[in-house]
Amino acid sequence: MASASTPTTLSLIQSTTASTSRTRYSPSHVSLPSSFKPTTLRRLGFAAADPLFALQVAAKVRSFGSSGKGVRGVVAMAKKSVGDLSEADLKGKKVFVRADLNVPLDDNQNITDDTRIRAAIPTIKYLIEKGAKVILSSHLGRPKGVTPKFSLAPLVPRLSELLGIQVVKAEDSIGPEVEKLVASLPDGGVLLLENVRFYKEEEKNDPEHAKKLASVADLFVNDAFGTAHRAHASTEGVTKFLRPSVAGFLLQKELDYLVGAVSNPKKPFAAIVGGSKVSSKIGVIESLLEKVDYLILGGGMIFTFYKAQGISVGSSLVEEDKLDLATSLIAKAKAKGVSLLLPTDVVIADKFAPDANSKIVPASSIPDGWMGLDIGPDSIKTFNDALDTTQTIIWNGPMGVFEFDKFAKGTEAIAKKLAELSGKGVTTIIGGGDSVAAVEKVGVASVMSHISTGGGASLELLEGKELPGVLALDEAIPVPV
Ligand SMILES: Nc1ncnc2c1ncn2[C@@H]1O[C@H](COP(=O)(O)OP(=O)(O)OP(=O)(O)O)[C@@H](O)[C@H]1O
Ligand SMILES: O=C(O)[C@H](O)COP(=O)(O)O
Repeated sequence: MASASTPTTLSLIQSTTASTSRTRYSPSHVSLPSSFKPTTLRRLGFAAADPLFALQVAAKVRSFGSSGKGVRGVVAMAKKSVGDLSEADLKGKKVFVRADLNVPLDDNQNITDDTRIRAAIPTIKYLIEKGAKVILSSHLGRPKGVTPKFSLAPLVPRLSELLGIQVVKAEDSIGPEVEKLVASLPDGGVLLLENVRFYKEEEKNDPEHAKKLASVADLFVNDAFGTAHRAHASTEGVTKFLRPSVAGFLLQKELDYLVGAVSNPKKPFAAIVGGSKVSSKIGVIESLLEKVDYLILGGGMIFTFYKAQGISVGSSLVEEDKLDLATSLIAKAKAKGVSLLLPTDVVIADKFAPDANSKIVPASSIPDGWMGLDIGPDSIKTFNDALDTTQTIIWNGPMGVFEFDKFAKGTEAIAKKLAELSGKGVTTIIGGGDSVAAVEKVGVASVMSHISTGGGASLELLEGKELPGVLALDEAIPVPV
């Protein structure tokens, strides 16, 4: 039985004015919008079941409209959390935990960034403390069959150190050896399975394979946010065989920020979108345009926007087939009253190299043969002035080729500005991928409100897509207060 606690991770399943019935997520820890009166909830069918439940759900409900008029969305389903499971639920139980321990390793198999391991620790520690037997699984890289360099073995020392116990490592993710090791696992012990992607059946979400993975466990905890956009055997398939299947603490936190804070932000709300190509960010930009007051663009994608406006861009990165799209995004921003800020000056280079000759020019004056590789100082100032007025900021994608020191200033300046504003109480969310690397490079990661551990998963969430690894989890059973 789940312990008596409130639902945490919530998903939206009902929409009264939205044109689609697509499931969306909504967060916990939110205040009740003024539009959510008990009568509203009754009309939507909550109070019919239990008035106390209705009020409890209401306290977790978030409106998707800011006008307060008309309920655009109602949270009606909560995902059960590992925190809802008490010692009585967990002691002596074999818990299959899927984490995303896909960390970078150097040529000597040393971990070069342990962020994802550290992020997985709270859930594992909670299970250890409650006396569960933890069967920990993850993928690493994209191996085709058994590939020694993608073994999870190099992760054991760091995991053991962070957990304060010796983690046992299996040579496989299914089979007799795993069964034997699970049988000898003490309460509070941790067994790390081998890379689940050594079997092709994992990515095919083969039901028989999922059954084998699940066969050694009693229940399932998914904490692999970075892989939650994949319907694989160890993320989605195993939920068909294990009950309860619940969300881990990391998964919850990611949803709370990337869906919660983004869906109902403290205003004004700014999105900063950069990176190489507009094509990879279309969905994110379109989705954020519905919510933000400012949309700040940087990175390689800006040149497609300039060219769409008839500005010559030299040999900068341009996606010729996305010129119409850029024009329509500019029009959409205008129609929605969103301030779309494009850089006014750029740092240009005579070749794509760290030692290229460079100069700063107005964005409208890029000479032939030169390419824009960073935003310029005037743009940094304009962007910073706009950011100074905001209360919530989400950032996805670097402002320039930050891997080359000469062209890293724009990205570093934005990272520093977000760190400064974070210190003043602004909610700052870094949406995964290269922007996280940039924030870490500047050394300000620890002060941000949230740094996502997911690249593709965070992009999909920001686009408003459903994540199969989340959808498959149990709904919370709310307990009347
Ligand atoms: N002006 C530019 N010209 C060419 N490339 C650029 C420019 N500005 C940034 N980039 C490149 O964009 C890349 C990051 O783009 P990407 O779209 O992958 O960003 P991301 O969303 O942060 O990362 P991920 O895809 O891992 O989530 C960086 O390698 C950077 O060098
Ligand atoms: O690094 C990631 O984004 C996740 O671990 C998912 O990896 P994948 O893109 O290989 O599925």
